[in-house]
Amino acid sequence: MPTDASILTLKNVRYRWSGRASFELAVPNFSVKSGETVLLLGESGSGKSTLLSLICGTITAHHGVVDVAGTNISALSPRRRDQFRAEHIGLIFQQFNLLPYATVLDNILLPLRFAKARRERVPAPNDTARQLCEDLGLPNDAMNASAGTLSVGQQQRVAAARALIGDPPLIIADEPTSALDAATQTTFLELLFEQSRKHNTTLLMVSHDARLADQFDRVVKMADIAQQQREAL
Ligand SMILES: Nc1ncnc2c1ncn2[C@@H]1O[C@H](COP(=O)(O)OP(=O)(O)OP(=O)(O)O)[C@@H](O)[C@H]1O
Repeated sequence: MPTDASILTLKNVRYRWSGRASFELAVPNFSVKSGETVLLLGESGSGKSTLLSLICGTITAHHGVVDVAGTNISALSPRRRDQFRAEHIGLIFQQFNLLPYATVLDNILLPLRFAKARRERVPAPNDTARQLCEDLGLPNDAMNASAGTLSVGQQQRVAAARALIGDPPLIIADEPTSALDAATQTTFLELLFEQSRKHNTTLLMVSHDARLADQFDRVVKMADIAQQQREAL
């Protein structure tokens, strides 16, 4: 259930990629309420992944404020930013980023290694991981399998369990369903929503696919929140 409090606020943010053709993204004002599910739609090259990287703190704004759970992450040192991300943000990527030779269990527990407060919210990590697997429809014997031996749809569920463990307040998902067929996409999203609600997590998901819109509390178009500028150097 969305509340009035914002979990994420961007104000007067500007970021420029330099290179052969420079690209500048400006986001004057964008916020997401705690508990909201938001779909961010935009064309290829409109800066969606750049925006998510700013929110995750893997890149830092050249101007403005990126506030996540009450902290301006642009002002943190690189080390504190990495730690902050591990504590507060669950990440699901298009390519899942699982460790293929590690077991499903180890993949799910990975974020807890780098995040003390998140780890303390999970007193029985193996049981919690097992419960998440069950809730996400993974077979019982999957826990000890190497992640790389699972199907694409199953790997995506492992990535979701890894993002959800320890109840981070914000889940960021970058095109998480693009590698799945339509039926698996729908099931995956239903499970992700169900789990986000159960854990009271905010979900910000990026996609090209406007057909997903009905399933979210709010749909935001990149063109409505951001200006892009491209210059050939
Ligand atoms: N690592 C990088 N180095 C230099 N420029 C980059 C980098 N990543 C992105 N850009 C620039 O930012 C622009 C926007 O890229 P971004 O990946 O944010 O868009 P997107 O909306 O997520 O696209 P897509 O839907 O195709 O993934 C690119 O066209 C490119 O010019």
